[in-house]
Formats: sequence, C-alpha cells, structure tokens
Amino acid sequence: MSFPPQSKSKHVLVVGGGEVAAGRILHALNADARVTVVSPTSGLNPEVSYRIAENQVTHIDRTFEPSDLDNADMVLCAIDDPEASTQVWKLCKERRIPANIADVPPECDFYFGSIHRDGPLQVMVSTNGNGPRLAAIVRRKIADALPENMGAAIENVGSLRKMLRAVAPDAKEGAKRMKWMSAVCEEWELDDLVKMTEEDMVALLTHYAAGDVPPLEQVRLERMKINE
Ligand SMILES: C[C@@]1(CC(=O)O)C2=NC(=C\c3[nH]c(c(CCC(=O)O)c3CC(=O)O)Cc3[nH]c(c(CC(=O)O)c3CCC(=O)O)/C=C3\N/C(=C\2)[C@@H](CCC(=O)O)[C@]3(C)CC(=O)O)/[C@H]1CCC(=O)O
Ligand SMILES: NC(=O)c1ccc[n+]([C@@H]2O[C@H](COP(=O)([O-])OP(=O)(O)OC[C@H]3O[C@@H](n4cnc5c(N)ncnc54)[C@H](O)[C@@H]3O)[C@@H](O)[C@H]2O)c1
Repeated sequence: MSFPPQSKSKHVLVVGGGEVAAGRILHALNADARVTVVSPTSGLNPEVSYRIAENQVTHIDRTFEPSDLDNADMVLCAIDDPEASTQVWKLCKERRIPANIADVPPECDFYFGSIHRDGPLQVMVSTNGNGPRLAAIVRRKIADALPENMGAAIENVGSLRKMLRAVAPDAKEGAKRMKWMSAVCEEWELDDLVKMTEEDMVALLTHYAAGDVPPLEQVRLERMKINE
C-alpha cells in the first residue's frame, strides 16, 4: 500500500510538467503506477524531462485534451492555469475519476501529504489542508528523529517474517508467531536488526520453537560453534 492510495498498476495521468508535477510523478512511480504526463515540452522541468528520457513515464507533448482521460484511473493536475485546471476537475467528476488539483482544496478528492520514504518505510504527514509548509517541517523533524538505516532494518524484519512463516506455516501457530516476532522487534536494538544477515536469521529461527529471543551476539556465538 502506497501513496497516492491504491495506485499499484493503476494508470495515473499527470497534467503539467513543472516542479509540482515532478513531485506528483515521483509519488506515483513510488506507488508502482503507470504514469502518463501531458504537458508541452517547452514547459518541462529538468526532473520531468529526465523521467521522460529514461522512459519511466509516457509523455504527450501538448496541453491537456479531454481524450487524455480515457483509461485514466487517477488524475493529478499541477498546471499554472486555473481555468484549465477547473476544466480538468469538472471532466474528471463527469467521468468519476478521482483527482487532485494542486493547491485547490475544493477540487481535490484527496490531498497529498508530505512524505518521508526510506525503502519500505513510508511516513506521511498531513495537516488536513491547514498548513502544508508545516507538514513539510513536521516531516523533516520525524525523519531527523529516525535512526539511520531504518529502512534497511525494516527490510531485514520483512525477510525474517517470511522465513518464519516458511519454518512455521501452521495457521494454528499464528499467535505464537506474532508473539515471537514482536519480541524480536522489541528486544533487539534497531542497529542489530540492520546488521542481521541471512545466516543470523537462520540461527535465530532455531529459537522460535522454544519461544526465546537471544541477543544477536549470542546467535552469532552459536553459529560459530555449529560451524566449528
Ligand atoms: C504537503 C504538500 C505535498 C505535496 O504537494 O506534495 C502539499 N503542499 C506542499 C507545499 C506547499 N503548498 C503551498 C506552499 C506555500 C506555503 C503555504 O501556503 O503554506 C507550500 C510550501 C512549499 O512550497 O514549500 C501552497 C498551497 N497548498 C495548498 C494551497 C491552497 C489552500 O490552502 O487553500 C496553497 C496556497 C496557495 C495560495 O496561497 O495561493 C493546498 C494543498 N497543499 C497540499 C499539499 C494539500 C494539503 C496538505 C496538508 O496540509 O497536509 C492541499 C490541500 C491540496 C494538494 O495540493 O494536495 C507539499 C509539501 C511537500 C514537502 O516539501 O514535503
Ligand atoms: N501543492 C503544492 O505543493 C504546490 C506548491 C507550489 C505550487 N503549487 C501550484 O501548482 C501549480 C503548478 O506549479 P508549478 O510550480 O509546477 O508550475 P510551473 O509553472 O513550474 O509548471 C506548470 C506546468 O504546467 C504546464 N501546463 C500549463 N498549462 C497546461 C495545460 N493546459 N495542459 C498541460 N500542461 C500545462 C506547463 O507547460 C508547465 O509544465 C500552480 O498552480 C501552483 O500554484 C502547488
């Protein structure tokens, strides 16, 4: 699940190719959407031009036309022309396509938030329209407070959880699996979760049956003994 909501494999139409569109495109690509940008080449921001050159998005080199909405699952409009953007909004409503017209709250089915991403970690800050600049400030404070490599730690936990479900697939063991996995996350330092290798995971999983969670150093000592 990513932001914008439910955009995996969906077709997102971005109207405009300026600085704000560049941010919208990044969020849509991060959410695994297929993205089409309609905007004259003359007005493209360098980041948008780069994504077009790299074939990350499809480009239509002209101003918006109603037919651009054919096959669009979601529309993100960021143009410097209020009348044209209101027209985009009205057409989207006629066709029941969810839309965000940047900076025009009455013409938004959903708002963007200020987003911090680190690998699989996603933190979205919303002020519900009250102060977007403050949303960015709060986002930066949260990001600064997070340990470095938080995303890497989360990726490792994801791998461990997958391996645990392979080792103990029984649906009846759900409560035990959850309790043990929570204990690993609570009892280990984040740093250890980052450092955890696949071999460490295999060794740690041998403790699952008994339900204990030894510290990483102990897991490594046990591994060395087995390898001797
Ligand atoms: C969070 C962020 C996400 C993004 O866009 O990606 C975002 N705006 C950002 C920046 C920003 N926007 C504006 C400024 C100038 C300073 C200021 O006004 O504060 C700055 C600051 C800057 O540029 O640094 C101007 C502005 N924005 C809106 C209005 C209209 C109004 O309020 O009525 C006006 C006034 C226009 C005018 O005065 O004419 C409206 C919206 N902007 C939203 C999102 C939605 C509410 C989200 C929320 O409150 O949580 C909402 C409702 C609709 C939407 O656009 O989705 C992104 C920060 C990204 C980041 O850096 O992390
Ligand atoms: N929510 C936010 O974060 C935020 C922040 C700043 C500005 N804005 C608003 O977003 C809008 C865009 O800002 P920007 O800085 O990206 O502007 P910009 O001038 O950099 O870009 C505008 C883009 O729209 C294109 N364009 C204009 N008319 C078009 C049309 N009819 N069809 C297709 N493309 C068209 C231009 O070619 C250009 O690529 C403005 O309305 C601005 O007020 C929003």
